[in-house]
Amino acid sequence: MIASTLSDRLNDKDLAVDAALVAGRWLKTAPSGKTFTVTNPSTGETLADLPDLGSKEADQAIDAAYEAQKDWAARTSKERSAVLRRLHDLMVDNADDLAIILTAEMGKPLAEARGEILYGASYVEWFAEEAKRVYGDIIPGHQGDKRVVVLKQPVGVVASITPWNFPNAMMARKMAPALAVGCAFVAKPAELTPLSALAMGVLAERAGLPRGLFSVLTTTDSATMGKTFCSHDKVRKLSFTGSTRVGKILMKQAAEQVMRTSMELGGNAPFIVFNDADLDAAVEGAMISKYRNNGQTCVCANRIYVQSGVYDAFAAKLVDAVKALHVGDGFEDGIDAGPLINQAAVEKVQDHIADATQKGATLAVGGSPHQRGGTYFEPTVLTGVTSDMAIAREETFGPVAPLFAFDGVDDVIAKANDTEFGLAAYFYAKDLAQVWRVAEALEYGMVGVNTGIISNEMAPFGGVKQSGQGREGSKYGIDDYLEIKYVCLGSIEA
Ligand SMILES: NC(=O)c1ccc[n+]([C@@H]2O[C@H](COP(=O)([O-])OP(=O)(O)OC[C@H]3O[C@@H](n4cnc5c(N)ncnc54)[C@H](O)[C@@H]3O)[C@@H](O)[C@H]2O)c1
Ligand SMILES: O=C[C@H](O)CS(=O)(=O)O
Repeated sequence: MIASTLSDRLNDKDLAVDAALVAGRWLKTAPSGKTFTVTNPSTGETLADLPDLGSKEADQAIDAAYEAQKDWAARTSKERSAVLRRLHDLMVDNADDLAIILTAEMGKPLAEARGEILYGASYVEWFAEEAKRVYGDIIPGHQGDKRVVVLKQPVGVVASITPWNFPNAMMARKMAPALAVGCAFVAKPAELTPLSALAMGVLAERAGLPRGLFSVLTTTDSATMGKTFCSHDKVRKLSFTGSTRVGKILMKQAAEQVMRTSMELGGNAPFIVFNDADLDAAVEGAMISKYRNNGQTCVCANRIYVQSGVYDAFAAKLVDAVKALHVGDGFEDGIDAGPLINQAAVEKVQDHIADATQKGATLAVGGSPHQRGGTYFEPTVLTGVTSDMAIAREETFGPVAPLFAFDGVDDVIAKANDTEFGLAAYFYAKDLAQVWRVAEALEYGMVGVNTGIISNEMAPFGGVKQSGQGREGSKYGIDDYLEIKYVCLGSIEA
């Protein structure tokens, strides 16, 4: 079932699917008969009832992927590139409908949802191009009759598990490089937001992807699906985006058969404002870094450090900007922030605020559930925050900006690095020598300097420490889906 409140909004109603894509077939009913509902976080209404699949369906999808991958890998890179290019064009042509589906199931404002669709499509376009540039090597032989050849070949069947906060882009930036090099792709989207992935299944068929090469498995039993992926001898790689907690579980499971993994995990981004920063630019950067997707973003500013010379001025400017944010249903015009994904997210935000204020922080603006009710929450700024507070160590994943004061550069670098996470970091400064020193000293996979938004398909996205392994996007991202084979040719007599 697809609710009419969703389907009536769509130009192409076939993009909202109440079936899973399993081994080239659309499965409306799980063999177990089990179903689960997808709800709109803005209204609580049911959007769809989907089949709640298990390990048997995962096995079917993997077996089909294994067979389809052989022919797919045998196609030329130009042929694979053409299919990906068609998928990109279909995503762009249907961006409005894909955005509606995304806003309905995840809650982000429609403009942000459309931006995510185009962002996801940019990875498909990028790897449609990169598909044709997977080069090997010819290495001078170590002996007169030897020739050393390096081939790059697709890793094989890729299993993917992705989160709810960017339900299109997080899957797109995995499936694009995987398909580009000749892999098969078996996806398990978040149970909270599976409709966006299913819509991609519809477009993939229209683009000409071979049957069985791409499956989308819907389930509430992610643990079983993950174990099935990690233990299946035809799965060669697991690509995961989500929390560090779950990433660790999956890495342990994948280790059983030494399966390759890519891990895009949690973050705790520092956002540092130095005395010489352009304060208006810093406020603009803090706003987009912190409140994009209502703070439900892995790379959002989680700790804002402001040097003492500009602390009060920055805090005042930030509070004014936060007060101007409009909170509401993602389908309404002029909305900057939708609801949080669920009540658990609201409770985590409240816990962080309560802990901080009990330990001495001051509530400068916001701090309570929004008057709209449900899972809406007031955009919040805390001042006087210190490193002993939970908000300094844990990923808030909500619209709370905690401001820490600092004096010396070495002090703030030490504080910024004092976390097990290492995904993104940001700072605003003008002195060039200091910019280089701080950028080199921050222990993060990505550093934004005088900008609060760094994500794009041409750059290597990924983290260090417990924020993950591997990179997505850029010329580096394709390596995660390739195996290097060395061929030594002998007896080549002069
Ligand atoms: N580094 C990145 O690129 C990136 C991007 C987006 C989100 N994230 C992180 O994801 C988290 C928020 O997303 P979330 O709440 O969906 O994370 P999550 O880890 O709870 O869930 C992510 C996915 O894993 C599945 N899952 C849950 N338990 C599992 C298990 N035991 N075995 C297999 N799969 C399991 C979920 O169903 C979902 O599909 C945050 O920590 C955020 O920082 C990171
Ligand atoms: O949540 C983390 C995603 O990677 C978001 S984005 O890539 O920065 O848009």
